[in-house]
Amino acid sequence: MEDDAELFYRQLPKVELHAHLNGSVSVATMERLIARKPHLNIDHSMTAILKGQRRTLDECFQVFKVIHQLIDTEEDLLMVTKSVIREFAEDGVRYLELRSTPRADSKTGLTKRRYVESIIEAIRQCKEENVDTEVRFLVAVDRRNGAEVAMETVKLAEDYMLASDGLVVGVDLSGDPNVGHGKDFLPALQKARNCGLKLALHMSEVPSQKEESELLLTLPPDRIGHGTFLHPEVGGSQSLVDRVREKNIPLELCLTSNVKGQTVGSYQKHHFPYWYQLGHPCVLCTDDKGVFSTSLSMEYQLAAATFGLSREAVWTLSQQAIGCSFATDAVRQQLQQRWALLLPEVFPTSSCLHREPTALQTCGQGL
Ligand SMILES: CC(C)=CCNc1ncnc2c1ncn2[C@@H]1O[C@H](COP(=O)(O)O)[C@@H](O)[C@H]1O
Ligand SMILES: [Zn+2]
Repeated sequence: MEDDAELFYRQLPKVELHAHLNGSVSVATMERLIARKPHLNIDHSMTAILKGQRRTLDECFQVFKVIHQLIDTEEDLLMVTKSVIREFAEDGVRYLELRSTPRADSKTGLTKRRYVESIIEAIRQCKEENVDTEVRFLVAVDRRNGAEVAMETVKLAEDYMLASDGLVVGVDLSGDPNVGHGKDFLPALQKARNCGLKLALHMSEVPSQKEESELLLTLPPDRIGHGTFLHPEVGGSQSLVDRVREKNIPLELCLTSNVKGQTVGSYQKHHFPYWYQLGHPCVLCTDDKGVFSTSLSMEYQLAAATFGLSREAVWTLSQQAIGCSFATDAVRQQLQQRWALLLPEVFPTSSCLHREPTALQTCGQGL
């Protein structure tokens, strides 16, 4: 049975800005895929990291290889995207930015264009079926594939930005942070920027990316994924922090992902409080809800429990995420109105409001 806290976090309207499509596939959907492809001999332990388990970053990236084998047709993509969107909506996510790396597969005839089109079609179908969340799509550049593919991917993103009625809004840079160097992707990312695509870049996910982060900040990105090793206490630098703050670049923070992927030693050691205390825009996200067996409600609950956030502070955090999205001003305004309407539902009686400021709130910038 759902307890009061779980209900609060699920009812809380939320914005998800950092979700990799193939990493977000639930166990239930995996079961359907596994049943469709029994010859692959894949079982659940190969597609998700359960509660209490951890893996090295390398092992985590192996998981994606397995998942990609299961999702290799247009039909799979349509089914998977629709299920992921529905699950986020059921978890109270009212605005969702999904990201995914276009893949081609000669065995099934899947092309990168059909890959993107299948995702756009799934978003459209969910809208027609009145699934209660507004969805946008970021086309992902996988660092592993090098500069040339990055440029092709950006061109694809540009085409679909113009041909998707505003559903494609940006480009992501992701993939194994130990592979490749950001400088190789600068021309492609610059091109994306120049044609009006927003940039959400994974940065400083591992300690060795300091120089790369300095370079990527010259673009600058519109949002930063993780930014785990930006600050001086963990080997980053004050100048990196200063630049991120000057440009007010929001951080997408994924607690469970970082702890399970072992780039952060424990929840208490996560960099969320470092940035939150500075009053810097921080958005809680799931990263890969399927792989890391989490949900956005769970991430909010985890952050609140670990860092002593009041329910009011949690509300403000979720509302502030609207302003960090890549939605148009009109959509942001609609979301703000939606939040205002939902406030009495989430806080039915004033006794539910926890008014004493926590240590973090007093340090924070009115959060
Ligand atoms: C392994 C680990 C700790 C993951 C969390 N941190 C991540 N860091 C960088 N890229 C990622 C991460 N999680 C997912 N991705 C990217 O998203 C892809 C899966 O989603 P998709 O196929 O693009 O739809 C992966 O192949 C990888 O390129
Ligand atoms: Zn990510």
